[in-house]
Amino acid sequence: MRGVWTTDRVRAAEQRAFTRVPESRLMRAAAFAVAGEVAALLAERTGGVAGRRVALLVGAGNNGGDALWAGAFLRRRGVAVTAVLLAPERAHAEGLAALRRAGGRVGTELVEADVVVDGIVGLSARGPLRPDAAALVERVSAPIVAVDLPSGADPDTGAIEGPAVHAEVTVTFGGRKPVHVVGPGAIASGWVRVVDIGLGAELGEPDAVLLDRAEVARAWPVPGPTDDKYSQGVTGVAAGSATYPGAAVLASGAAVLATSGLVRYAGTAAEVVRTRWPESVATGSVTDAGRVQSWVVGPGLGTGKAGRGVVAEVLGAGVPVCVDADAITLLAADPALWDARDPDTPVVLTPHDREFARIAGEVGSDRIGATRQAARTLGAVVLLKGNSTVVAAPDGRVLVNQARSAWPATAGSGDVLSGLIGALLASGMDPWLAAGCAAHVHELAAEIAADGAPAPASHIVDAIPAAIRSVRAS
Ligand SMILES: NC(=O)C1=CN([C@@H]2O[C@H](COP(=O)(O)OP(=O)(O)OC[C@H]3O[C@@H](n4cnc5c(N)ncnc54)[C@H](O)[C@@H]3O)[C@@H](O)[C@H]2O)[C@@H](O)CC1
Ligand SMILES: [K+]
Repeated sequence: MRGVWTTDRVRAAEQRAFTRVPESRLMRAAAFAVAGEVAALLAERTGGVAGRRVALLVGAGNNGGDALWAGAFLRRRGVAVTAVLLAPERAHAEGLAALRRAGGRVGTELVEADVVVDGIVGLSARGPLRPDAAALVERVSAPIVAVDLPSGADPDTGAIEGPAVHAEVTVTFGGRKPVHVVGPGAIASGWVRVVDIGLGAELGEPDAVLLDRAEVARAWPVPGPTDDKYSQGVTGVAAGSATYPGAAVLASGAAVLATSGLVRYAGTAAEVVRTRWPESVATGSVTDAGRVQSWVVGPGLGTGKAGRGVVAEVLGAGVPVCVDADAITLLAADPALWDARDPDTPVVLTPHDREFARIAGEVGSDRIGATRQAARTLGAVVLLKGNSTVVAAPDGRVLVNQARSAWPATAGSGDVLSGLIGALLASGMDPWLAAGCAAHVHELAAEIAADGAPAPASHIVDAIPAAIRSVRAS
């Protein structure tokens, strides 16, 4: 798992590192990596490095110092470097001297460049870019390499509440920060390159993790020689209604394709589900469904009395439950329903922002913090949907699944996700990991289904086997 660390943790690691390595050496290591990335981008975009032009946007702190040193290194490769100082009297003195010694130019006006380096602000950034920096950034048309993070994005939340840099590449040090993986900041970061400048060993346990494809592959249940249709777990799907039979088909289909365990559907869309997924066992009610090892409840269920009864029944079944869509709305409107559940029943809630607001208050700008808090308060795994999906467990663990595309954002897509989660829960997987693995495969299936053109949720279901195959081949 790749880690994500908040700025407090990075600062503490820096302090520990300084006892071994002088700060100036760390800065030069950071700057050297930035210079390498700028050179690579120059070569890619212009076919060469020597003789190309680079502008450095330099703020008042060490982030600007990194940019200035990077400029000095680029000079050695024959690049024409101009530093644009936002606060000339406070620019990093050593970095400025190094750039000047190397033959770099220094000014306060933006110049024509093939690549621009954003050293305006780094870990100490608070709030959006100030007007002078914003005016400068607005005039940049060349691709930008951001030092540590795209200036204007909040390092700890990825929130962007005003003008900000939108980088092609971000070079960050030691480990990812929240800005690189969640919120608009993750998009503004562009391609994120992590370089270990000697901080890695000092960082300790991460605040959040990103699941690697290989980890998803290891966790995903596939049948072994002694397995049968029951040993992978039986998933119960309580979804759909006369108005929304499609949700039942999508959630059941996802569960059917996710593992080789059995799927039992319970609800008013039994006929439709049976026709589309003949391998499932479809009945009219949860009571008639028989034994299952997990329930998926909510998609297309409706928020009326019948739906409420279904939610109450599955929450009392003593097996893990994935609670989605209408079931979240029902729980939010009727806390007694939630309070009545057996607190030992593992629950995965899968809200989008509006559903989250109903059950746990407004998400706000700190998506990781809000999800972690909701998981603690509710005593359930909470999966907050978004371009980056955040999954928090009641014990404080957080994982982030970063989407590489926006293709999953289509009607019925959430129904598919809940079916995947349900199937993994039935297999006995840890609910937090189950939600994370399901999010990963869901997103990949959406990408495969789309293949460059919008794809409906039923095609996402159809692409689940290809997504699992691709994950397992990694
Ligand atoms: N401390 C270390 O060990 C290392 C730090 N490094 C660099 O140092 C950076 C952190 O440096 P600093 O703590 O000096 O702080 P920054 O460079 O992040 O910010 C410094 C100054 O920027 C200004 N500022 C804050 N918010 C702003 C905004 N919204 N718009 C415009 N200006 C704003 C403030 O005047 C602040 O003092 C890291 O991001 C990284 O790039 C690297 O050199 C690696 C080593
Ligand atoms: K920056």
